[in-house]
Amino acid sequence: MSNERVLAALAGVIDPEIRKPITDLDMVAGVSEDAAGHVTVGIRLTIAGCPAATRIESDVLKAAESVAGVGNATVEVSVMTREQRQALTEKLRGDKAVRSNPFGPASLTRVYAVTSGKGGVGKSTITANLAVALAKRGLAVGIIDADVYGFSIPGLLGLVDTSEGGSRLSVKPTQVGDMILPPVAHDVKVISIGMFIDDAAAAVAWRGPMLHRTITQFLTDVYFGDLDILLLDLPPGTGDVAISVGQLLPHADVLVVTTPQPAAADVAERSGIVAQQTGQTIYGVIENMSGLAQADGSVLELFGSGGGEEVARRLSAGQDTPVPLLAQVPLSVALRTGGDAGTPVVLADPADPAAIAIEAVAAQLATRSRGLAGRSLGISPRL
Ligand SMILES: Nc1ncnc2c1ncn2[C@@H]1O[C@H](COP(=O)(O)OP(=O)(O)OP(=O)(O)O)[C@@H](O)[C@H]1O
Repeated sequence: MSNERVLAALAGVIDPEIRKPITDLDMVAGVSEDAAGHVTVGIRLTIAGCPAATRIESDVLKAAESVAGVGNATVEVSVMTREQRQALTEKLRGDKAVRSNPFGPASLTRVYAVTSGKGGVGKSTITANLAVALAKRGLAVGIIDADVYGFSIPGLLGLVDTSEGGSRLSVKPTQVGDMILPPVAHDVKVISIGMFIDDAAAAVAWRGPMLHRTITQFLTDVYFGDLDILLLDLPPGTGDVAISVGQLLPHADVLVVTTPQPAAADVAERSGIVAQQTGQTIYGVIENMSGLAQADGSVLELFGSGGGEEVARRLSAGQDTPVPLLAQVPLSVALRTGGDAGTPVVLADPADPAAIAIEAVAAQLATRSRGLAGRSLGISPRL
């Protein structure tokens, strides 16, 4: 009987959305072998029309047929019952209370909120590239795109329907019961306000309480699994989302993105100050759209110079630890085209100076651990 060997091989099949072996997710309904030695594997998908169905089916077939002596196998696909789905979501949530925020102060995940004063300074482009650069280093990374006015993360990571006649809208996340599975791009788990909007052109006119509920739901109902790093792409400025994130994730560190333009420093500083007021620490400033090296060796400073240094200097006054300027990411055609194509420059053209500058920030973030300060150790003294 090859059933046990087939089961062992199936343990190597990973659900592309949940990122765990299908054997741990109770997705294998059974393995049988008839008198002629033909093997049939039954699998249960989480939901009907699961977008990962074709991939799971072909990976299961490949795994089963890789077992010596199996030859051609058959895969029979069914869908979990409501009870099985419920059991799966409970298993995934583990011992954590249902619908609690897994990124609270006790969490081992490092949370970074990426903010900017003005729009269009490249905050989302930097967030997407940083996430991919961190994932390339083997870290488990997630992004919450909370930029309600410019949810561009799905496009920057290629999570759009680009098929002929496709809508160019964000792909939709799979929902298993009350659990939302974030789509994965370039090894990064992504959830975006854009994934819940049917008309890309629709103006997002949400007010504070609605935004707060959405961010809360992203934190509690999206299954990110164990993340090393969670990045939040906030809308520019000092609005409701920044305040909600400050309340929900007061231990988050903040990355402020600004351009070199000295005039932009004032607004960038204000967005940092809001973060500091909600108890968050500014981890550093990233200057984007810095000087572009020319063929003759000169540097074209389209947006001036000095803005990043200035914002870092001013924000340092508001906290105990000085705020460093982490990087100056130059203007870059490759950075822009990588974003347009959904393949971030750190993957598409890692030798580009903008990719190198972003990689340097990723290297710094990757080596920080959450530390134990302020966290409950889950033990109580014996009296
Ligand atoms: N260093 C750079 N060189 C060239 N183009 C860049 C650079 N950084 C960003 N861009 C381009 O600038 C535009 C704005 O970038 P992006 O959408 O990331 O900004 P943003 O700050 O997130 O904007 P918003 O918050 O208003 O949505 C994009 O077209 C992007 O490709």
